[in-house]
Amino acid sequence: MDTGSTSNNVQPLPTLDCLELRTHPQRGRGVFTREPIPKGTLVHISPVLLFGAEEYSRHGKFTQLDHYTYCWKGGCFALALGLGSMFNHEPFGQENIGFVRDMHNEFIKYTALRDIAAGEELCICYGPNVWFDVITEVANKNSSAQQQRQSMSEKAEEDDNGTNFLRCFDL
Ligand SMILES: C[S@@+](CC[C@H](N)C(=O)[O-])C[C@H]1O[C@@H](n2cnc3c(N)ncnc32)[C@H](O)[C@@H]1O
Repeated sequence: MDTGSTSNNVQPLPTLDCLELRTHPQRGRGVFTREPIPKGTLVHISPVLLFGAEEYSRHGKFTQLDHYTYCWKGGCFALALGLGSMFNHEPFGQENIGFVRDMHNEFIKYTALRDIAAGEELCICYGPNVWFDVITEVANKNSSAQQQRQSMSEKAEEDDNGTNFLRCFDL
């Protein structure tokens, strides 16, 4: 797949045609692959819809948007369009997809962090401070929010990073 680059105000938006949405009883919709994906593959690019800081703090954060938005520069929040809002969460170190925010071009790139097998769900890590009871497929167990927060805060202390990546990780 051509990873593409921005030129003459044209941004290719490559995506793999082996991706599909499936619904998990607890995690809801998620992104799965029908075919193996090698480590390093650019899986998807999501353009974002930006909300200003004031608009978001007055309105957006009281809506469904707050389950989906990424922190953006200048206190703004961004809704990832395309598949970007459909990636479910795995705790740090268990996610198989990494993401990078391109603040200038207003999109997010999602890349395979390891070889991913056919049938696997593609998950990002939202960070240590998630707002729901985490169901983790990798460990094949349902951990309570409290257990999850504790283990993630220990990890965050080790990494000296106590932020929520989905909301507060500037690149
Ligand atoms: C960005 S959305 C992901 C797409 C969502 N599953 C859907 O169907 O719209 C984030 C929401 O997905 C759910 N979710 C994501 N990862 C999860 C996990 N590991 N365990 C439980 N729920 C999860 C939570 O409800 C969370 O608020």
